[in-house]
Amino acid sequence: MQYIAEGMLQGHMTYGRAGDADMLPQVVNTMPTVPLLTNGQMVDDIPPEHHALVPSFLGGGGKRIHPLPFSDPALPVQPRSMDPSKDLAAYGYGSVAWKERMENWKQKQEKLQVMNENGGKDWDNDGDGPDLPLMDEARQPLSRKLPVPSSQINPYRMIIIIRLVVLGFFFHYRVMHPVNDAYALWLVSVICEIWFAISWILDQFPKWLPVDRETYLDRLSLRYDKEGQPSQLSSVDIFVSTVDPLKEPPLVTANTVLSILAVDYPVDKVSCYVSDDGAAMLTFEALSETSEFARKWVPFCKKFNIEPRAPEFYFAQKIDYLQDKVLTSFIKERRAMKREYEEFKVRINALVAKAQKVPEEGWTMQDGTPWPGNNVRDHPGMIQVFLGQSGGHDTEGNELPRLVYASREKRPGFNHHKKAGAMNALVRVSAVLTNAPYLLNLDCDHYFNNSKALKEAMCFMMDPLLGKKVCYVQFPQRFDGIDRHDRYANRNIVFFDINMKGLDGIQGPIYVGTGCVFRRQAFYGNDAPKTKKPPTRTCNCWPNWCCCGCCFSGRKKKKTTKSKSEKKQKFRRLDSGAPVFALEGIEEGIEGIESEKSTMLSEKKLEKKFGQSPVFVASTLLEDGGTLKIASPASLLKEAIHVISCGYEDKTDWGKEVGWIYGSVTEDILTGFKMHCHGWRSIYCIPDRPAFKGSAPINLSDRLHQVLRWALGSVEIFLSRHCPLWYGYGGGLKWLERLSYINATVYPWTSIPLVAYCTLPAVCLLTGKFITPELSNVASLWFLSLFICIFATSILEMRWSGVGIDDWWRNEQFWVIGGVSAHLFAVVQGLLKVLAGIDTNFTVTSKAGDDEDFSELYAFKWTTLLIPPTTLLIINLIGVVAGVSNAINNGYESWGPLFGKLFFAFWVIVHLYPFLKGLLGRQNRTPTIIIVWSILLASIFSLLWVRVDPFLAKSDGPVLEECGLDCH
Ligand SMILES: O=c1ccn([C@@H]2O[C@H](COP(=O)(O)OP(=O)(O)O[C@H]3O[C@H](CO)[C@@H](O)[C@H](O)[C@H]3O)[C@@H](O)[C@H]2O)c(=O)[nH]1
Ligand SMILES: [Mn+2]
Repeated sequence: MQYIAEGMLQGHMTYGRAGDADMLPQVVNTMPTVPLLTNGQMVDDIPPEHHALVPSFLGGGGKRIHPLPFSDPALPVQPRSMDPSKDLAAYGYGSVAWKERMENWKQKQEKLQVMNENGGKDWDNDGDGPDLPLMDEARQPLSRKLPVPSSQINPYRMIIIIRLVVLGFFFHYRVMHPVNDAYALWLVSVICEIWFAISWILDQFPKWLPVDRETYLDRLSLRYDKEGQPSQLSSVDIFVSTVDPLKEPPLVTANTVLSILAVDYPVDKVSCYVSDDGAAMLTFEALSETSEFARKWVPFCKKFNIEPRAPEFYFAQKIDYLQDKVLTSFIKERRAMKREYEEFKVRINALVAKAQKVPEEGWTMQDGTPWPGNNVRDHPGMIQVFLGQSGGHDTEGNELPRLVYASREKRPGFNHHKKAGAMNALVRVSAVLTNAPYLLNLDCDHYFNNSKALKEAMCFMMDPLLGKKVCYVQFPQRFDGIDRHDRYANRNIVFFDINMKGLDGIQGPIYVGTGCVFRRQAFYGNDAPKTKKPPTRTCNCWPNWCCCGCCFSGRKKKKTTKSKSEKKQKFRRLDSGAPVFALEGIEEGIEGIESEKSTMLSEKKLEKKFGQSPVFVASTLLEDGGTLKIASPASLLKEAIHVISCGYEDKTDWGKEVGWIYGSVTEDILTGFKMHCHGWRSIYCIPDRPAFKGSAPINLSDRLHQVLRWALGSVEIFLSRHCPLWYGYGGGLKWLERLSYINATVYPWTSIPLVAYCTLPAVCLLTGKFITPELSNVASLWFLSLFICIFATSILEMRWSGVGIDDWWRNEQFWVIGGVSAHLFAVVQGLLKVLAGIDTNFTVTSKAGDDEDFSELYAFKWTTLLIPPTTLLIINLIGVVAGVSNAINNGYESWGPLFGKLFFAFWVIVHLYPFLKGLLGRQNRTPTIIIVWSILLASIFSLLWVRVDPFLAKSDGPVLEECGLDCH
């Protein structure tokens, strides 16, 4: 084991490079420039002027490549000026005349917006109104909303209404015509059908107003990113979450990080924070390697403008060398880079191999001290800054984005709140270190497939007219490495291309956990800005307690009668033309207190809300981001360690009102929901080239477990105080948006009627009874019209969305498969959690490494989740056999009634077909345990029907003759 630890050490020594020292003459530290790993105790030792003294486990001098982050007097992070005139300069034109024109234009825009709002319209009825076409290119809107053509959407809406009406008649018939000799059968089926109808309504109506969007990146650069001038684009802090290096291979994370570092955005405005919830030395070492490789990779990407900028996926694509455009220099450099990447991979894989067996005494760092994260459940917080301004230069001498490793403190007895907790820790660390006004969060497997994705998001966020109300810009999740037929509907196309577009027309897409650019302020529990008013007072002061106070008193004097919502906005921070943020939560309990006291009070309240970190609390008041210049790097790092400590969130609003919201394993839905309740709107952005790509579990068991976790999260929300049925009335949540959140949280419950409904055809076939009485002509008309309507809505939906029939059908199938397995278990587990307090854990989905050929697709893992669908399949198959053989025996007349039942049974079997394929696997072998269990359950059920037969009237003849099992 000592050998392994030393091997690790060796690894580092060998790739320490001599050349780097010459490459980076500008590294001015006199202290050995080694990685700076800090945890609580270490940071205490930093003399403020010699922060480079921080001991590193990589040993002195081994690496000369990680200059310290905050050692340069030209600080990487600079506070944004609060001076309004400076803000104007943000438009990139300095002259006075320009300023005036700009001011005029802004006023005009504001007027226009007020007009729009008075007209009761949504803010994003784009500003290209009648008097605006005169504007020049740079002042035109950065994006445009494209409604679906009315020729496509109107027939769709019409058929929805018709379907609703037909449904009414259908239920009228169903309820009024019970089946006398199989009352229970009829009752169960009608209840199920009513539930299905309700869930259809929940799913359907949020799709009433789908929109597409178009962005204008060229206008964005004209406005904020003119060549030859310092870029005025806003900074972005990018979060990557990882937890288990075995399930989430370091190479996958490395590719994500590389794609971030190479993103097409001003380097000084990008910082990448990696959260390691597994406190794994492997992740840390891999990241260190990655930061090294980035020095070569990033300039290569930028020089040749390649896509995607994750090397694994870039080199996996074929390029056509015969194309005349391909430069010989490019071919040469590409080949060299490919070799470099292969070497990089070898190094990463060597680290992984070494990490397989943990030495008995745990991992040891190079200086002999144990790795602080040896006990995953009990370790201090750790922060390491790789790259960064004063030394993070690439091989061409250009700056690189900051790269920060953070592993929050873990102690037994604390609830860590899984991914949500990890994200909140990063929100605070990044606020202390860089405080960019925007955040992007990515799962460790979701890399930038489109290096312009950040700019796409900025087309919405930085639009002076449209952006202020936007809490986040969500990109669709797209995937690599999924089998061609997408057997288990991993790509979720229907959700991403139909439902989310629909929501975008209402209040915005729901947040799906990754690939989402946020406004930092939206995490601080603030309401969305309401109407825009000219600023009454400007703040240049720092810190802002006083500002809050004076703005507060200023407002208070002017207005005496206030609407309820306005009362909530007592504390305001105003600056040039910026929105007015209400610091919600502060107002409670101090309704009548006058302004003088409020300064002190607000300070207290803010600490109660955000926790005991003056630096963090102060940062929350900086809408435009930026950090304090006066703080020394060492003290900032110390503060960063403080804000990721276990107890930090105690008795604060973190996870309740602030940050990612706790209480559900699908923290994403909950977090987005809260923001929408605060009146924010979100944007769905689908660039032509998919912005991010990730991996998905492609074998049946992993997929079902993923779906189980999602459904469980929804059940948790449904049973919590945040249930969208009851929560957040009177806030800013629009009712159609609410409907879709209700849909997103109640859908697992549909599994109960679904299982019942899938059992019915088998019961019908075995008992010879049916869920309806014999149909009259009128009745059959209603049945038929309903089928036609269902068919027509689907067709029209596919037409406006561009979703193919195969994707649509997969989605239907998986709705049934997931419904009768994962969703059902989720409901049970969710109830257990609420009733018995058994906590649920976050089972991380394994991400495919670099092994291909879909071996995973056929991998079979036994899981209890497989039992219900297998049972349903078997009893329906038995039913079909029984029914048919019965009809053969009973002659011609019995085929008529049989048809309905067979159709019903086929409906179930066809939906479960991908499941059946997954069950059989590649070798066409199903583990005996499944067969045994399922046959057991199926025969128990069949026998039960034969013996008890609750759906048959008691007066009926001998059961055996009817069941069809005992064919004479
Ligand atoms: O304690 C934890 C558990 C998970 N994660 C991270 O959470 C992410 C998502 O996990 P994954 O297993 O890939 O879940 P998926 O089902 O693929 O993820 C979808 O669903 C999740 C909600 O269940 C969202 O959080 C994800 O963003 C979304 O992609 C990964 O980066 C993990 O590293 C942590 O950081 N800490
Ligand atoms: Mn994932």
